[in-house]
Amino acid sequence: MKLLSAALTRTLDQATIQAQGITSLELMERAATALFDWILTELRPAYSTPIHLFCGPGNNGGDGLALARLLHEAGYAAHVWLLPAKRYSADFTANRLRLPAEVPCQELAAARFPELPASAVLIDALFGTGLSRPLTDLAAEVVAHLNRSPALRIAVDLPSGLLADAPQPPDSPLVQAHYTLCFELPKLAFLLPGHAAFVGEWHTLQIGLEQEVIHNMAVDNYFIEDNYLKGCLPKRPRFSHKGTFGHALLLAGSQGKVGAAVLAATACLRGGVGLLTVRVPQVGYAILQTAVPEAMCLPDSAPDILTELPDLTPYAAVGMGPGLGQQAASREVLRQLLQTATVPLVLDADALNLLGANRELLELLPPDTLLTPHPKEFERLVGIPARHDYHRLEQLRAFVRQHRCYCVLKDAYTAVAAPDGTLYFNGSGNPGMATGGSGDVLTGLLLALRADKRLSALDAALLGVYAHGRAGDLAAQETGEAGLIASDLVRFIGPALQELTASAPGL
Ligand SMILES: NC(=O)C1=CN([C@@H]2O[C@H](COP(=O)(O)OP(=O)(O)OC[C@H]3O[C@@H](n4cnc5c(N)ncnc54)[C@H](O)[C@@H]3O)[C@@H](O)[C@H]2O)[C@@H](O)CC1
Ligand SMILES: Nc1ncnc2c1ncn2[C@@H]1O[C@H](COP(=O)(O)OP(=O)(O)O)[C@@H](O)[C@H]1O
Ligand SMILES: [K+]
Repeated sequence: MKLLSAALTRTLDQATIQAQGITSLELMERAATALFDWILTELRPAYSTPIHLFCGPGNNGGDGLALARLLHEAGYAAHVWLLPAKRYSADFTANRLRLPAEVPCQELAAARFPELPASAVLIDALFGTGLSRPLTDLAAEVVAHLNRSPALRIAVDLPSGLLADAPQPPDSPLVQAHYTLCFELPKLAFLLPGHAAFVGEWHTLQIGLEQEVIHNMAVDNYFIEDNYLKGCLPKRPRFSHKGTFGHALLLAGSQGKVGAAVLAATACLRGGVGLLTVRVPQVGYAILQTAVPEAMCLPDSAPDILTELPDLTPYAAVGMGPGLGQQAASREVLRQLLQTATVPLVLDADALNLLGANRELLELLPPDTLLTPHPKEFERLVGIPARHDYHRLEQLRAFVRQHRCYCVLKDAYTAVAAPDGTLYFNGSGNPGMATGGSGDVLTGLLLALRADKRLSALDAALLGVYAHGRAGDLAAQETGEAGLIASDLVRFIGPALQELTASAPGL
């Protein structure tokens, strides 16, 4: 699904109103009804639970007022608190007038903040996408008051104070929501690590915005949700043979880090590769042949690190990096690989660190190379620390455009960047995957998908990243998050890929 800027969100509202022949007030009613339904089905508050709604002067406040009316009509104990302002939006005013007189409704003032006990539910409808600058004065004091309360905080559309798609000064007042309920599509701000403590758990509520208009909007950020890639992995043809799915070469492992090679190799095999050859130093030979009998092993002549690039002729794709180490001899193997490879490359871990430490090597990256850094590796690659999360995304776009490569920036919402600068944020995965070796598994899986000539570079990257997270979600159902280890991910790659496989026969 697309991630819309605040400006495009407003355009979409207007277009929906026109196309469907409804008023903006009716659209607001849909939004309030969706909030009401979610609160009733997910929170199931008791009729006696005090529900305090904090309403700002714009349409976010209007949503809050309409919700207060619906709650009251259903018998719940709604209390409205208004943030005084010079001007109020028309739909705010309309809903203020529609609020039944029995609903307590007071203006907030510095000396008059309500008691907010743990048993209460707080609805933050102060500001949404119309926020134009950081909150100050009374609004900032209200936010601090809400954040001090032990009660459950639910933000409407956005936690108040948070901009939907742009950075804000550090330490700006922001509501710390437990839940954020937004309309139709998530916001870019929800996917950035620095906002996790404010956004909490987010959900999108459908309010019937015009899909046709969304379809025609040009954006450069997408969110990969559950159904997006279903059927994108071609079914294996009945008469396929191991050559159909490519022969991959993996260059990995060094003294003390042969496990990384084992994890990447098993993930590559579970990713459906036809044949796999692994280049490890001597120290890894017996380990690999024992732990991964399905893979062929081509040991380096050196005892503990990689020093020689094998002949690349037989291979459909090459992966390099897991457990590699950063010795000069291994750097020269990387240089030779970049200079001679004519097939897709997947570079991870120490291959990326070597690129960062020897930036002239970046000029040798063959087009469409796939790099899989975590944020620290990415910082080493670009050489300049990101000032904030949005700056990192700009660095990412600039990097892929400059090097004509694909870059998977790994995080809770991993971003796959395509050479044109489009970003695809991945929604699968869980914190159980924050465990050593998870990245090695991703490298192996991506290597398998890049060796499969039926897939484009972009599809391979998106399928691999999504399936890796999905494998993590399936594994966590069995192991729990804390108990999840990287080899559990490997076990669930098959089921995760199966979910994405086309039902029609492949050719
Ligand atoms: N499709 C959608 O997403 C829908 C959105 N609706 C709601 O409409 C909201 C957007 O409404 P608005 O555009 O009226 O915007 P807001 O309600 O977010 O706020 C705009 C008001 O706040 C003032 N303001 C902005 N920054 C301020 C600051 N730092 N300090 C003090 N005042 C400030 C503005 O002058 C304006 O009066 C959404 O967030 C959502 O809650 C729904 O009503 C209908 C459907
Ligand atoms: N909180 C999280 N939610 C979702 N995915 C996560 C989370 N933490 C880590 N991951 C995923 O786990 C992998 C970790 O990779 P990496 O940091 O390279 O690990 P390692 O170097 O130990 O193999 C990445 O794919 C990342 O997206
Ligand atoms: K809000």
